[in-house]
Amino acid sequence: MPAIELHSVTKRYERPGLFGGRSVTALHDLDLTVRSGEIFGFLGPNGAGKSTTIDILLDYAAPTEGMVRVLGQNISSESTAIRDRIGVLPDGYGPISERTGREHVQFAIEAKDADDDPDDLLERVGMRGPDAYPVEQYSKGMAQRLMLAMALVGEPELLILDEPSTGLDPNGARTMRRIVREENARGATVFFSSHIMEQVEAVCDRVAILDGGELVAVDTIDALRESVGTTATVTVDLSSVPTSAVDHVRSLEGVSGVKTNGTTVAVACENAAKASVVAAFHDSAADVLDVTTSETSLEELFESYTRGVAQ
Ligand SMILES: Nc1ncnc2c1ncn2[C@@H]1O[C@H](COP(=O)(O)OP(=O)(O)OP(=O)(O)O)[C@@H](O)[C@H]1O
Repeated sequence: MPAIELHSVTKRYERPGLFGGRSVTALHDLDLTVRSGEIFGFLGPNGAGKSTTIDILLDYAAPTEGMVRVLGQNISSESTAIRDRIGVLPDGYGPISERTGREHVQFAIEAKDADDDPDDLLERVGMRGPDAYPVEQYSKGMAQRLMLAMALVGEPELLILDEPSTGLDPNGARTMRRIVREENARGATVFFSSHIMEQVEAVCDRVAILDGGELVAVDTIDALRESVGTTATVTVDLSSVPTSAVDHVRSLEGVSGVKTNGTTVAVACENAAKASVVAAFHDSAADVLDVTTSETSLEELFESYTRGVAQ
């Protein structure tokens, strides 16, 4: 049973206007399956439709058309039962109250009828100590850690994390990644929306890239690298940059882009072309001072799949 299934989901928002409203299509005929047990990254530029998708998964918004199943159940008719089986870290909602963090976690435990120890959950997210004062005095990162602790209540089968790194310092981001892996090892499916590509690259088995309300890619990061055709960047530091060598490299088979910055040349190419790129610079009039190679980052893949503009 897939953890999440969206079939032909379209979402239109009606925007009222002075001279008649206009409708905005936030999601267009979306088909998406997240398998049980995977860590799935959900990416897209601003306005791509990520929050709309998450709102639909949680039944906070109804699709205009299409079918949505979460943990095998129909979200619109079974939303209460499903919510007990999932943990949600929402984007943009922090805890606001005079209660302490521990009281918040205790409340979440009671609401789910779970038997977690609130102190264990707070300790897992690195929140020892600051519990004596109300959450309205928390920093952004502390509030985010608390929301994560609340999402973990009841060992959920599915964790939906919307921009989980918001406000977290590097230690907090590392803790979050560790928890994602631990939860996944326990058997939970993790659906992870983020703009921070390093986070996604570090933990996700597969990613989907949404752009303008449509899916433009769904695959493992390695498979996306293959399909974009650019699998490496070769960076060469030279004593000078001979134009003829750069032109020659640009014309080599498997080279998709050459960028020069001072005396450093970065060449985007297929793995098979790396050796001929390096050889071409060694054969040139310049001295090769240093050579480094790296795989195409998720950020570069994201750039090649999306239009880079907010919708
Ligand atoms: N309540 C709403 N009423 C009208 N239009 C909306 C509403 N919510 C979202 N939209 C529009 O739907 C589109 C998708 O927005 P959504 O918030 O889902 O994108 P997103 O991918 O989450 O963006 P971001 O990364 O900026 O959070 C945008 O064009 C947005 O303006």
